[in-house]
Amino acid sequence: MSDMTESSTQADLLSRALPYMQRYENRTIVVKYGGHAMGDAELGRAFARDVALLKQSGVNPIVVHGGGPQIARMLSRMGIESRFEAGLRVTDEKTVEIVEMVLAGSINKEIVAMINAEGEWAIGLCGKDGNMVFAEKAKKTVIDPDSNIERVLDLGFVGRITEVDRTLLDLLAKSEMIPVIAPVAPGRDGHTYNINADTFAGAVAGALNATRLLFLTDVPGVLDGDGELIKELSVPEAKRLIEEGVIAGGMIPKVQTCIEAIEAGVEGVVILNGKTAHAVLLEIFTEHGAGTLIVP
Ligand SMILES: Nc1ncnc2c1ncn2[C@@H]1O[C@H](COP(=O)(O)OP(=O)(O)O)[C@@H](O)[C@H]1O
Ligand SMILES: CC(=O)N[C@@H](CCC(=O)OP(=O)(O)O)C(=O)O
Repeated sequence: MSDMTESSTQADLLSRALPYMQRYENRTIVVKYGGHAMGDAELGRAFARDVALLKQSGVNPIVVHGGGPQIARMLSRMGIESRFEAGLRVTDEKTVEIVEMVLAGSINKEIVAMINAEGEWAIGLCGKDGNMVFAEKAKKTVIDPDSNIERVLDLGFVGRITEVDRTLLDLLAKSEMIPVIAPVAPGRDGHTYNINADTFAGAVAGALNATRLLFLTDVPGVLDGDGELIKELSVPEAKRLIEEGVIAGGMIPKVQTCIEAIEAGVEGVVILNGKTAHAVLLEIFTEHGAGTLIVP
């Protein structure tokens, strides 16, 4: 491409993106970067560039990340088995130590470094930093589909968020810093809790009245029984798909979080494919976003 053509293409792109940049100026966009969306270096750089570009465009991006597959790999290296109930990792004392090491340690710093390599100032945090998030032991029950009897699950140190203090995040929003947050939080009981990253992102987005909450995962969005993408999903439809088992595994906490985030006043929640390069920019700065938009 000649220099002339290239610069006119860029100008064209910029003029099309400009109204969206203005729409989101000073608005908070929480991006949940799932463990399954990570792993590819080139895609990681594209993600970091997108986050950097949001900040440079005057948006207030906040990254909340997961790391389920990375935790599983470390647990298996240590000879500890992973077990899930209702999409949540059963977390005993040894497991929560590894979870904190992997999430608030290696993964968090990797994402911070990727964003910094794009010329920005990312800062790695978890719920413990600045007394940002507090949790308590999650109390979960499931209904056995065969007997219809309710069963109480003991998930160990899996947390339910009880408080989000936005003081630190408000300070960072006024600064050059981009927060990158790992879903680990302390309890008032002195324990450390492992919180599903989707749930954590939803609670942060809710507390900040975020304009957008984006879930980057490894599938194009919520898929129907035939594996086709559902472009728009209402809250009652989503609840039905969970009951019918069409939405399963890790997609359950994701969709439940979308529902809660909408109920908490987040304007728009989208589940999209983090394995598509520049998924964030395409969603925010173009007319037709990809993925599944959850609506009331
Ligand atoms: N109806 C559905 N539509 C899309 N994905 C689904 C559905 N039901 C279950 N899933 C599973 O949920 C996974 C995404 O959740 P999860 O593994 O927790 O991702 P992440 O690590 O990105 O948070 C998908 O890879 C898919 O295997
Ligand atoms: C309680 C619980 O399940 N916590 C998750 C936290 C990480 C996470 O949610 O990572 P993804 O977003 O990559 O799935 C876990 O231990 O895997």
